[in-house]
Amino acid sequence: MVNHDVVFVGAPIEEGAGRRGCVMGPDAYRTAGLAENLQALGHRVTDIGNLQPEDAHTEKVPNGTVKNFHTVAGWTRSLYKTASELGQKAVFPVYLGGDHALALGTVAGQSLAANRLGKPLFVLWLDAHSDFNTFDTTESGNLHGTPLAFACGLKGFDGLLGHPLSHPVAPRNVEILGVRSIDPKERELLVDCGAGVRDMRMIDEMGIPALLAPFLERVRAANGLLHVSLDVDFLDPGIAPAVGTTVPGGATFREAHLVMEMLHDSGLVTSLDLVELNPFLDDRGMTARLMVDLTASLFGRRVFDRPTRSF
Ligand SMILES: NC(=[NH2+])NCCC[C@H](N)C(=O)O
Ligand SMILES: [Mn+2]
Ligand SMILES: [Mn+2]
Repeated sequence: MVNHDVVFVGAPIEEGAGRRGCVMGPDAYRTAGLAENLQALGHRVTDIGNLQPEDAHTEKVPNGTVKNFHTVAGWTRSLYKTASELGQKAVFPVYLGGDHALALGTVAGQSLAANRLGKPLFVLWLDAHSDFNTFDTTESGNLHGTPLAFACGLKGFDGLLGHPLSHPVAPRNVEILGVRSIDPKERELLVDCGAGVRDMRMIDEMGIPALLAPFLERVRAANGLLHVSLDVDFLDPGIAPAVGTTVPGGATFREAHLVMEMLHDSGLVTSLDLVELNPFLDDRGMTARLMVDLTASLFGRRVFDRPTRSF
């Protein structure tokens, strides 16, 4: 098994979400033993602590709907900078959220880093939502509903970074898995851009391996790097209640672990977001612990060794 140099980056942002509590996410992962679980698998873990948002208060607010623009822009800038630096080193960054707006910075930063390494970045978006709104299409104004559209280079994100996004992710390199809630205007944007959208019905009908294996093959064939963005609401609310945007009918315990196990066996994943954990809504830490166990599966925990790898 490959041993990684794992770097934890805490990003206690909660201003992208509609309700408070994600600020406690990074510490909940620490309390639930994320570092210890990865160390037990043979990895080295360095926790650099929590980042601070930069100051972006001089930017013009894009419109009256968007909420907490300056704070989110500040977080985007500091995460973008950190991700573009870490992405060029021989380390495996794990971004501890924080709401999903943290991916405004992490995905763009990892994409810039991948470009500097001469490789394309692929993104696996594990989420009940596609998070493909722009500042112009968002109905809620909550910016955690926008990061994937921003990462793909869609227009209408002026002022977020303070400069245009130089190395967006190619939408055909994006796979959204487990989705079951898409707003009308974001649906149009998604159809137009050609990102891969695999909804829960496809998981029901085909199962995880038939959906995920072809995507991993594409990443491998392109010699790409793979960023995984895991939103707690990808999981069924029955096993993961600690999230502000639950949608019924999510991934089961075994489906989620199988995704992580296949990702591990592929050896392709180079960075990870753990987002939307709201410990204020948890039931005795069960969601935090499940997220830790899923991350452990991604980093190689298995019940029994198999003689050959199948993906
Ligand atoms: N990361 C999330 N939980 N996103 C939920 C987004 C919900 C909705 N589509 C919105 O834009 O407001
Ligand atoms: Mn999300
Ligand atoms: Mn979501």
